[in-house]
Amino acid sequence: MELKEYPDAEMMMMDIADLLASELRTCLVSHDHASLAVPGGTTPGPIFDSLCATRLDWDRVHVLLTDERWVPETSERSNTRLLRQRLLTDNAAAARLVPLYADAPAPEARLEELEEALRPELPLSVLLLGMGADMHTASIFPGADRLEEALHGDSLLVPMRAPGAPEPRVTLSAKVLRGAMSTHIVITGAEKRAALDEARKLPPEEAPVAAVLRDATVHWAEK
Ligand SMILES: O=C1O[C@H](COP(=O)(O)O)[C@@H](O)[C@H](O)[C@H]1O
Repeated sequence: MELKEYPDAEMMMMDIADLLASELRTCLVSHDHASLAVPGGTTPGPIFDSLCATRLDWDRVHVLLTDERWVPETSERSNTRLLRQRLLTDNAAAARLVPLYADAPAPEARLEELEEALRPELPLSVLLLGMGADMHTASIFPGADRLEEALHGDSLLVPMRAPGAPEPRVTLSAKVLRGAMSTHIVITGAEKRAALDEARKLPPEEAPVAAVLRDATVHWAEK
């Protein structure tokens, strides 16, 4: 794992956006398309604000989430909603969205078709992950009902229910995350920094982010 510490979060978010854009450009030199997986939640919005304005062959970029909360896009909790509002806009409006949600009461009902849409995007060209203070990444939560499958199984996409998650989720599995050509994790604040330091000493069953740390660059700013 490489740890990059930044003097402030604003600078960090712009640097990460530049880095992701540069990795996508490099990938597009030798591939007809590049896949970019990004987190939802409260942290990545400023990265999306910068990245969407970048000049890039966005029509050859396929964007997907690392995980989704099983709620429609009308919900403030929808990660897809965040993507549409802050990443798939401006220059990046030309990118293709690979969905992780489809209308149904529970993820199991649509899992197969979502997995089929995901398969051609693998291995992920560029992966950006977030992390919760409870050391979950994507929606691989400690104490989740299908943690074992998400960490050690062969599935690409895993439905998840967890004490720390108010709604059902779908998440890319650790197998998919670990297969990415390039992995970045973005975290802010002292609490998440302490969680990261703790995760480095724990097994993924207790600290799911540990499953992806080895090959990741972690970007951290206090505030
Ligand atoms: O629920 C989620 O949580 C993590 C961390 O979110 P944050 O709000 O603490 O930045 C996020 O990476 C994940 O995509 C999201 O669904």
